[in-house]
Amino acid sequence: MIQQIYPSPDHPFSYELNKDFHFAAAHSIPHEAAGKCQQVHGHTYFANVTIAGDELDESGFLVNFKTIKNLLHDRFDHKVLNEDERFPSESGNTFPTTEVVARVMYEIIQEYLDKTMNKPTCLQIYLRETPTSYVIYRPKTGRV
Ligand SMILES: Nc1nc2c(c(=O)[nH]1)N=C([C@H](O)[C@H](O)COP(=O)(O)OP(=O)(O)OP(=O)(O)O)CN2
Ligand SMILES: [Zn+2]
Repeated sequence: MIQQIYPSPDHPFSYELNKDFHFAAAHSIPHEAAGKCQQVHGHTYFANVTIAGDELDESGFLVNFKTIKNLLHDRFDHKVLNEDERFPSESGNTFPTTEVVARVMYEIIQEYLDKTMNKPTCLQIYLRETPTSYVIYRPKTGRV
């Protein structure tokens, strides 16, 4: 069981939902600044997704916890991140660094939420890549 306190974003919504999950994935960072991380290697990533809103759907969910996990876990677990179309080796903005993986996770979730009836908002992705390294991605607040 994952039990951890995460930094919490300020927001005006009545409901806030958090989903924890983990996934194993391999990646390489194709830039000399990455040093040994230019070689393919693996991590067990720990993620926390924060979603908020004022309206529930017809089942009483802000969004189904399982849907959040499945959208990301099924896509990235036991995969080579560099082979995913979201991470082309074009520039630092698309290499599968922790920062970019966190942002892409946000994009995948928000694209789904935008199609739902109650349209909640993803406020934060917390992504831990190693025991000593993690990133928090928060979208600019124009959406809130
Ligand atoms: N800003 C970033 N820096 C680094 C990233 C990254 O995604 N964003 N990634 C890496 C490597 O992929 C590596 O897997 C993680 O690096 P690091 O935290 O240095 O891992 P270590 O276990 O070697 O760190 P310790 O300090 O020994 O715990 C590199 N940088
Ligand atoms: Zn790595």
